[in-house]
Amino acid sequence: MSADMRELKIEAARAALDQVEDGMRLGIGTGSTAEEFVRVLAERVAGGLTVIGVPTSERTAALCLELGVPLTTLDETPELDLTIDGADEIGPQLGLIKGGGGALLREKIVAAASRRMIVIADKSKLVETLGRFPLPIEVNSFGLGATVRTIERTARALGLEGALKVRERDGRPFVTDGGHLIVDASFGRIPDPRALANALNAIPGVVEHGLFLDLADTAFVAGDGEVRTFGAA
Ligand SMILES: O=C(CO)[C@H](O)[C@H](O)COP(=O)(O)O
Repeated sequence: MSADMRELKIEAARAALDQVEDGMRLGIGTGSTAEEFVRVLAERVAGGLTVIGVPTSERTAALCLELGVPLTTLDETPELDLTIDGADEIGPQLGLIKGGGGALLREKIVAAASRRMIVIADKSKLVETLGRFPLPIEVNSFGLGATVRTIERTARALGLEGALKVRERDGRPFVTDGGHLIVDASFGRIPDPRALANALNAIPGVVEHGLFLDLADTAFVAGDGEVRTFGAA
């Protein structure tokens, strides 16, 4: 990642940090932008800010522990004040594609348990129509072949064509923190994300998908020397 790109992520992370208040229960996202948030948050915690966080992945948990950000779980703390997370795409009405880092299931559970969700990103994540980024779909490994066929059929019925690929890492299937697989769906354009989300939710082998609709309240998007606010300020 270029130094400029990293700087944009830090700017967006700082804008989100301004929304964090003493005593808050936070959901803490996954990915390179969310990690910049963890770093700026950790500095504030070292300076005396009291917060507690629920990490959305083992990777985020490890970074929080390393940097001294106190953690809890959704079992101990089932209601959160604010989640801060990155995104792969930010579309109209703050509809998102997430899951590029493979953490979409925990990310969605944590976001849904939060009163407010803030998305942080650099401007490359803004799109007019979701779908250029392959949609991550988390599936149970049991019946993988049948589930992929059903996803394909379901997508085609909605007019969506494109390759479905089981995600790999180092030549092996990528396994999520929850022990599932990810199918990346290269639809190119998803003109009706809600119809697709509903259809995917109805497929038994689909555990969750990366369409985050009606979850994000605010996005802080850095670029061109400013951080723009989308949604509720
Ligand atoms: O959804 C995610 C992880 O599952 C990330 O938020 C998304 O992939 C963005 O990552 P980055 O900030 O590294 O671009």
